[in-house]
Amino acid sequence: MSRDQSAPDILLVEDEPSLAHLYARLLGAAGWTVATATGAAEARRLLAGEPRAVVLDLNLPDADGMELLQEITGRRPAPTVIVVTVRGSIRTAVDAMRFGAYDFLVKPVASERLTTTVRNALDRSRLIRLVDDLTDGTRDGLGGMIGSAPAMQAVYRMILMIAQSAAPVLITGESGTGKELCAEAIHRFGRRSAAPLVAVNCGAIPQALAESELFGHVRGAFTGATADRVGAVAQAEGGTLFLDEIGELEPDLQVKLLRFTQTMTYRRVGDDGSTQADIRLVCATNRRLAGEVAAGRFREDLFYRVNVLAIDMPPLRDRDDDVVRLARHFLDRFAGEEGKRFEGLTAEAEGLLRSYPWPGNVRQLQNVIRALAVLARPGTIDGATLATFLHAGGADVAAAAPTTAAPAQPDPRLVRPLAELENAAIEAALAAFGGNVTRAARALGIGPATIYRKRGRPGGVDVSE
Ligand SMILES: Nc1ncnc2c1ncn2[C@@H]1O[C@H](COP(=O)(O)OP(=O)(O)OP(=O)(O)O)[C@@H](O)[C@H]1O
Repeated sequence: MSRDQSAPDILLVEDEPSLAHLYARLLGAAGWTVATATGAAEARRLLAGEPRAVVLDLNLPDADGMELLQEITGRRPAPTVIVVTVRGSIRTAVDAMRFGAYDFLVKPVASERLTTTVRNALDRSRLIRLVDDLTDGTRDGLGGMIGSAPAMQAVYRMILMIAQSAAPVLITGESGTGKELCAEAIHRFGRRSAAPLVAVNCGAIPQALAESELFGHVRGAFTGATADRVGAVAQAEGGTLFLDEIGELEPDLQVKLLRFTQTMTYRRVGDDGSTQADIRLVCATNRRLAGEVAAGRFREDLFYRVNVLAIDMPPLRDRDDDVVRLARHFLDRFAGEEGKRFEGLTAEAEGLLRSYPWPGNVRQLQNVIRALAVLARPGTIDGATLATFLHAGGADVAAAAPTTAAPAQPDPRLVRPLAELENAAIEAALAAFGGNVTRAARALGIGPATIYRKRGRPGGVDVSE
C-alpha cells in the first residue's frame, strides 16, 4: 500500500499548547514531519492523513482518550500509538497497551526518551508493513519453531510484531509448548539480537541462591561467597533476560523483581550501590498467572509489570497437522543421530498422532520419537509400534489408539526389565508435566506417593527438585 508522500510521520495529540509546541519542536528537530492536534475532533480529522505513529495524551478535553486510542488502533492500516500518561497511573498505561498501544511515556517526558520511543514506534510500523507482506499465513516455521497451523501463524505474527518493542513480554502456555523457543525468537528478531539472551529457570534455582543468581553478589556477601559473582541481569546487559517459570518465584524475590522492573536498577547481594541495567524482560509461565494473583501467590503489581505484551503458545492438540510434521522432523533428526533409517509413518500411525491429546505437548512428542528412533526396528513406523512407545512414555493411549492397529510384533531385543520401563514411564510423565508429581501421577493412574516411594529404590527416579 503506498502512502501519501505528504502524510506526516507523526500525529501529536496534546491538549496543553505549550507542551504540544515543545514536543513538536523536538520531534521536528529529529527529522520527522509532525501534525499537531489539541483535541480528539482535530485528531480524528488529521488521522485521515495516515500518520505512521501517534503520540497520544490520554487526558483530552473533548473525549475519552482510551476511546480515541481504540478508534486509532482499529484503523487499517493502524498507526503505532504511544500514549502519554501522568505519573502514578501505571494501571492506565497497562490498559492502554491492552487496547493496542505500543509503548507509554510518563509526564514530564524527557526529550531523549520521547525521540527514542518515537524512533522505535516508527521502526515497528515499518516492520509491521514488512510482516504483513511476508506473513500471508503460510509460514512453516519461525526461528527454531516448526509448524504452519493457523494457531502458530498467529504466534509468528505476534513475535515479529513485538520483537522490536522494548516492553516486557509474558509467554504463557502448557508445559512443552515451546515457550523457550518463542523467547529465543523474540530475541533473535529484535534489536537486541547482537547481545546475549540469558535464561533463568526460576523454578529450578534454590531460593537461597535466587537473588544472587539474578543480581549477582560481591565477595564476602554471605558464607561461601568467596568471589564476586556476575548475575543473570548483568550477563544479559544490552540483550534479553528470559525468566522461565516466573510463577515459581518466592514472595521476597517477587518484591525484588518488582523493584527492578520499576527502576531498571538493581543491587548485587552485599553491595551498597545500585547498578543501572539495560535489558528486555521476557517471562514465561505454564501456570495461570492471573489465578495465582487471585490466590494471593503472585503479586498483582508484578503481574501487570511483566504482562504488558502477551503471547499464548497453543497446545499441540490445537495445531492441526503440525503434530505429523513435527513427528517427521524429529524422526529424521533422531534417526540420523542413531545412524538408522526409517521409511516414515503409516497412515494409521499419523492418525494416532493426530488423535492423541499430547498433555506434554511438543516435548512429549519429541521424547516419544527419540525413544522410538533408538529402540524401534528400522522400516516404516506403524500405529501399533507408535502406541507401544506412547504407552512406555507413561501415557494411556487406549482411547486414542486406532482400533484397526495390528498387534506389535514382539522383538526379544526390545524386552527390558519391568523396573526400567517403570522408571522410564515415570520420568517421561514427570518431564511431560514439567516436574509436577501430582499431575504425572494422575496421568500414570497411580498415587503421588507411589512416585515418591519409587524414588527410594536403587536406580529409581529422582523427584527431589
Ligand atoms: N514448534 C516447535 N518446533 C520444533 N521443536 C519444538 C517446537 N516447540 C517446542 N519444541 C521443542 O520441544 C522442547 C520443549 O520446548 P520448550 O522448552 O521451548 O517448551 P516450554 O514451553 O518452555 O516448556 P516448559 O514449560 O516445560 O519450560 C524443546 O526441545 C524444543 O526445542
